[in-house]
Amino acid sequence: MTYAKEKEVAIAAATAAAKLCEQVRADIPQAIEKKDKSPVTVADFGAQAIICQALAAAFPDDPVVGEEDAKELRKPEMAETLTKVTHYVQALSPDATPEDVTRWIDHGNGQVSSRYWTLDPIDGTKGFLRQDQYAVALALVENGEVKVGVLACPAMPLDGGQTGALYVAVRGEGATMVPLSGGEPQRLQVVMADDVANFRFVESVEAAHGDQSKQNAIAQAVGITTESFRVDSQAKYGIVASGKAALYLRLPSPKYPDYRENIWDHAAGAIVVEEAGGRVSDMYGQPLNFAEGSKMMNNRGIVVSNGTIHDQVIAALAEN
Ligand SMILES: Nc1ncnc2c1ncn2[C@@H]1O[C@H](COP(=O)(O)OS(=O)(=O)O)[C@@H](OP(=O)(O)O)[C@H]1O
Ligand SMILES: [Mg+2]
Repeated sequence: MTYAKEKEVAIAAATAAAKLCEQVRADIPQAIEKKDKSPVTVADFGAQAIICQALAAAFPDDPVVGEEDAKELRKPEMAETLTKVTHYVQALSPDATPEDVTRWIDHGNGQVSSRYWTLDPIDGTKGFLRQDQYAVALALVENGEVKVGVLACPAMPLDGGQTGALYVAVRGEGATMVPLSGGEPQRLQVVMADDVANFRFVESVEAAHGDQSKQNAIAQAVGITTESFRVDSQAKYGIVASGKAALYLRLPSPKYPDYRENIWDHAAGAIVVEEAGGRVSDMYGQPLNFAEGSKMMNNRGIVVSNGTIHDQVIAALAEN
């Protein structure tokens, strides 16, 4: 199976969604608070609508497991917000009505099954609001294995001065980066052990999404002496896949010991790093489980590496 159509549809949908997000960001979006107190914006809803519209048309039988739902948007007090979302969606899909928009968002509330897509329309919403890094993350999973992953990172600085990266991976075919503004795909390769300048580690901007003191201790234990750099969203996976860091650590926050990771926060990034030659596991070295449900109940913490240091990182975690 080559996944040629899946790859093409995913690239087009994520690129369109990234365009919508950048348009919203240029207009300075307001944060809306979700029930779990995390922020959401009209761009999160619009990006999920645009991507689900494309997936429903191309692969009508595939469920989509996405982060957002339209329940709140349908409430009368949210009418103005829904109008705004529809306005941004219409820039890409001129005939879209508010009913279409909520229906497309609903399409993203499917269940994990033997073949499904998982979508984070804006990963790193806090970074998005800060005018910093964020990612549109879309992945196809079959029998628990990620087969296709696309990560659009509109704020990623590129060598040569451009901004905006699209990371793409298909299982067994390698990973590439294409500038979001267009151009030739460049093959991605994780950092080699002798590349001292890039032997760094990345972690979340939000301290509450990890355990920064332990993350630092583990990085030091495997010989990374420079300070971490902090980046929002799955852009961190893109950075490791591009050989600009050797390690991304996300260890359970002492403040939220019961937190479980969402599949859409990792599926697309994980295949991009693996296909660039790296490794991804939980903090015990276990593979990430994309087969059970939207939360990875049996995984704790995330370790993403260039591969050469992976076992050493897992050993250091077992000792600390
Ligand atoms: N307590 C806790 N622990 C770990 N992870 C958490 C936690 N709370 C939230 N989240 C999820 O983190 C997603 C944001 O990713 P990052 O932490 O990499 O980016 S950031 O630093 O928050 O910008 C963010 O994704 P989005 O909601 O899509 O932005 C959340 O799903
Ligand atoms: Mg997310």
